[in-house]
Amino acid sequence: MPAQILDGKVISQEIIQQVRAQVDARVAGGKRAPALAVVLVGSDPASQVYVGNKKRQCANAGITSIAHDLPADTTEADLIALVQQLNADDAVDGILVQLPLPGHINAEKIIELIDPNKDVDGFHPYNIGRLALKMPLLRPCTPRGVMTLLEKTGIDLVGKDAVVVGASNIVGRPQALELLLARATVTVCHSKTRDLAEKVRNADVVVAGVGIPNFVKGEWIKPGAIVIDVGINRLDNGKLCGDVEFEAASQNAAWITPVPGGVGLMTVATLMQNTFDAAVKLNP
Ligand SMILES: Nc1nc2c(c(=O)[nH]1)N[C@@H](CN(C=O)c1ccc(C(=O)N[C@@H](CCC(=O)O)C(=O)O)cc1)CN2
Ligand SMILES: [Mg+2]
Repeated sequence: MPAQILDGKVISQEIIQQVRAQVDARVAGGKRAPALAVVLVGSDPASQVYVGNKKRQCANAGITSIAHDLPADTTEADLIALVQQLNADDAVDGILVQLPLPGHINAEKIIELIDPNKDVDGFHPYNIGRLALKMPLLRPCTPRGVMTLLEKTGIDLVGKDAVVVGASNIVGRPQALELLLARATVTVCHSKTRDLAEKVRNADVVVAGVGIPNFVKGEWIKPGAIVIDVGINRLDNGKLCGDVEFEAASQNAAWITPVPGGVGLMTVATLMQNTFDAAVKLNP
């Protein structure tokens, strides 16, 4: 039997409606709507799509989005000044700086400058540290979105063997921390991992986030495994494809996320949750 689909479209909409209800209740109670500053530097086409989706879902969730579209030649000093201004602005609850940034800007420096209480991406070392110490506050959107997708589908992770393919700061590392928090046994694989196929073959749960189309082969997937594909790769024909061979993996897996329509949508929905959470914490 082919795998069942972990439906990011349906579950992300559920989350956004949930946030909408929370926002409406907050506004009915006399508070202003949560506000998210969305900072985009340059005109990378994929980033423009993602930022566009974020602004659209803000509108659906009742969150005010404040766009800061900056030219590609914006200096690091100018971006620092903007982040400092947003940190100090009481009308802003969340700050999102879309990645990647142009090469002349030090992304780590910018992330570290964001007030951790407004760090709705959850990338600040303070927030990653809290996640590592089992005291999460603002959690990175993609890994938290993956956990929500699994929870809402009723998939229990306790004691499962999970393999994360990719060790990036945005996906692999925080995903490993999230899975550990859910009491899975976690292996993180990266470019120097020996015999990746063997590692994946033993996994009950596979999360792929390497950014290489069809990198994880369908025949590696253990029968009955859960496959989470975080990759969003744009092919020359304009189509999107994940990091996992979808058709072949579907023959073995019990559950699988599609691309598009899977984790990407959960990332955006989780950003709405994080922005609401930040607003409540800043102004209870
Ligand atoms: N500041 C951040 N930058 C980046 C993050 C992040 O979480 N914060 N993650 C990725 C990209 N990402 C978020 O910005 C993202 C990826 C995918 C989607 C999405 O809507 N995907 C759709 C397809 C959209 C399309 O047509 O291309 C889907 O999967 O169905 C939204 C956001 C890097 N940067
Ligand atoms: Mg850089």
